[in-house]
Amino acid sequence: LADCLYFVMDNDVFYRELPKVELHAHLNGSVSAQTIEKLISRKPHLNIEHSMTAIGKGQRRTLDECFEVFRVIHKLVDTEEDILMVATDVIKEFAADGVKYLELRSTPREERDTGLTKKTYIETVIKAIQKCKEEGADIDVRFLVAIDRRNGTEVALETVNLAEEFMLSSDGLVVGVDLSGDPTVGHGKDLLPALQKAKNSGLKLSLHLSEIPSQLDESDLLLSLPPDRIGHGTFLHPEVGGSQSLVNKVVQKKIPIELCLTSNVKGNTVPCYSKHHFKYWYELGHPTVICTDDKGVFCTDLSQEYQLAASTFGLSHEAVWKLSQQAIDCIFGPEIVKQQLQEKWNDLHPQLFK
Ligand SMILES: CNc1ncnc2c1ncn2[C@@H]1O[C@H](COP(=O)(O)O)[C@@H](O)[C@H]1O
Ligand SMILES: [Zn+2]
Repeated sequence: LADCLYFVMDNDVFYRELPKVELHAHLNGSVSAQTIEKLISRKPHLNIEHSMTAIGKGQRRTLDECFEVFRVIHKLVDTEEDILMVATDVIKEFAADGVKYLELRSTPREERDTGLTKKTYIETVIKAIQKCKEEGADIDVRFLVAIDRRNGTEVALETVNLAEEFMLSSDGLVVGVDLSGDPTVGHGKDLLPALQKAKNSGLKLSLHLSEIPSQLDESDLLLSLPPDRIGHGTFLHPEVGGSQSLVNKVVQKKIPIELCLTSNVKGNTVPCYSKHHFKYWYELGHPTVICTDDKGVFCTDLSQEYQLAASTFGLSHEAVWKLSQQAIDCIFGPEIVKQQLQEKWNDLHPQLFK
């Protein structure tokens, strides 16, 4: 029994010490329980309880209900001070979980919701990134400015213009644009011009694609850009109502897919861990990156997501290592950062496989 316990502990430590790359993390979905408590005590009048901002172990919600959770969190995070604290806490939590490179994404909200202009919103997140760097956190953080698909063409264009500005003025911190938001609202065709403009100006694109069924036309249209990475892609493959031609496009263009197991299970877009589309893409040998999506809302962290993938699909420690190392090739940061990360991985390898 002692041996057995030792093995479990050891296994846990492996995933925590595994150097990791996180490429799909929404800022306000990543707020931890501790930070939520701090926010609640700042705003007792809102009568918000932690149970309203997170989906616990064994619980599941519809995607609709998940978006209701974001509305609650947005009420709690609505000043410059809040955003700075939330971003700082989230970055430090990822660092403590062994994440060496993080691409954080967040949607600059309307001024009436935060009292901040979209520009100040972005500046505040950048300030948090710089602060963590100054304090010596062992993590390289970049920012993707998010477009909420619900807000349509004009807002998307405004967001892209800001992202372009910051790409040039943020010392390389702003590297791309994300398309997210409630997938049942709006259509990709209205956002295509903005996304095309972003791409032309050198911003990288990570797009939520086929997160729900019956979006074949939209996915086909958005794949024509093409995006630099895909978020979820849950319903792209034919076994779940997607199509072979969509899969072929993704494979031919070698577009990496960001996969978030717990998010999809708790948000009810996949029936269970073992039926997650990780299996489909992994067996194809396609570049896949394990991510958290919303570690606060879904009560997880990246170590746990790697561990879940490994235990569900029978991956050896070597296979898990390879998965985390291959994620380096999928980052939007520059080549020099990829090299630095490769070196870091090489330095840490003996420690994990002694
Ligand atoms: C669960 N699957 C998902 N699908 C689509 N969009 C999601 C999402 N999870 C989060 N977001 C997007 O991220 C926002 C919260 O973070 P920020 O305020 O931007 O930092 C949500 O309002 C939604 O637009
Ligand atoms: Zn997402």
